[in-house]
Amino acid sequence: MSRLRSLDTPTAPRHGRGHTLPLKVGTRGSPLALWQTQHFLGIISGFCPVLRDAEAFEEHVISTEGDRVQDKRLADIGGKGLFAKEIHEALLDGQVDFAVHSLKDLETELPPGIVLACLLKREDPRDAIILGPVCGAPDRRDPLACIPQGALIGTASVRRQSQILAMRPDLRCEIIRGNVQTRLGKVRNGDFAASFLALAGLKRMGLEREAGLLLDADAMVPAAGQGIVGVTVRATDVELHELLGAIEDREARIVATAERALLGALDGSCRTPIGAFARLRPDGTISLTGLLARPDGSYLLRHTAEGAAADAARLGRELGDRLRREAPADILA
Ligand SMILES: NCc1[nH]cc(CCC(=O)O)c1CC(=O)O
Repeated sequence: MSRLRSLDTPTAPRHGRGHTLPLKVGTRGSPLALWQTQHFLGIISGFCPVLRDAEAFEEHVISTEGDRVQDKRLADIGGKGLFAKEIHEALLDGQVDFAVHSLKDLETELPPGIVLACLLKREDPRDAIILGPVCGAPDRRDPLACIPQGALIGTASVRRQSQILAMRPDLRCEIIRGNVQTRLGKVRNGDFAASFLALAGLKRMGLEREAGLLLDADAMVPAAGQGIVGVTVRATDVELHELLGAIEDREARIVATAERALLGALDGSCRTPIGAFARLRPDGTISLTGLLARPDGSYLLRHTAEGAAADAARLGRELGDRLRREAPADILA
């Protein structure tokens, strides 16, 4: 059995026993989750020669509550981290050595003993609208006008619901669930006039052509971490933590830190529409936009703050605090 030697140095004892291969990777079983896991394994094995072997990894598909509950709005089953609990448990039990997540599905406060060791380069963070047969071709000057008056929009996201209803109060929103492919099918067969999907997921599935309309991040503020893949490990696993840290994308870490600090400061439930989107500029400053809204779109509060990349966490916290202070009492009740 070969060992993970890439980090064996004279100081090796601080890495603990060292891992033997295969490394066990935890993932959800949706096509998108499996794609993201393979993508990550490709990156890590490109960096670490000993992991290029076909048998270097063992994939463990873990079903989460979020995968099993297909009918209710996620908010109503009440959990944060609904897509990760079972995966965190497998990590802490030693059934897996690391786990690959969509960062936006990962709660801001991870359980004790688990750390986010690696973030991959962000895919396009925008939301796409999937247009069904009842929608006409979008017009450049007024793209949303192609959705018929009063049409039914499928979304399980109060963030998307609040923002689309603020732009088009005549529309109705109902819950659509299922993986990317299932949702596309429900729009195609007319269950919904249109729906939303993250462009990142569509691109990764080779389904970018299904994006009928792309919404600018200013018009539809994305979720914190949207488009970023994150990898968790046990906090005690210094060896894997260091290896993962070496391949992470610096920009993704900075923007995710700001966005997740904003989300954490608001401490909303998943019933609270919250958006958070940061950009890193060439001069090393970041611009962070936060959105807090009422689910019916009757109130939207949006602010943008700027600061140094090194202050990403503080910038996010302060902008979150500002949104909280300014919002009407019912929104974070
Ligand atoms: N909540 C489900 C989920 N988690 C991550 C993505 C897409 C990929 C990403 O945002 O990184 C999706 C689907 C969607 O929101 O359309």
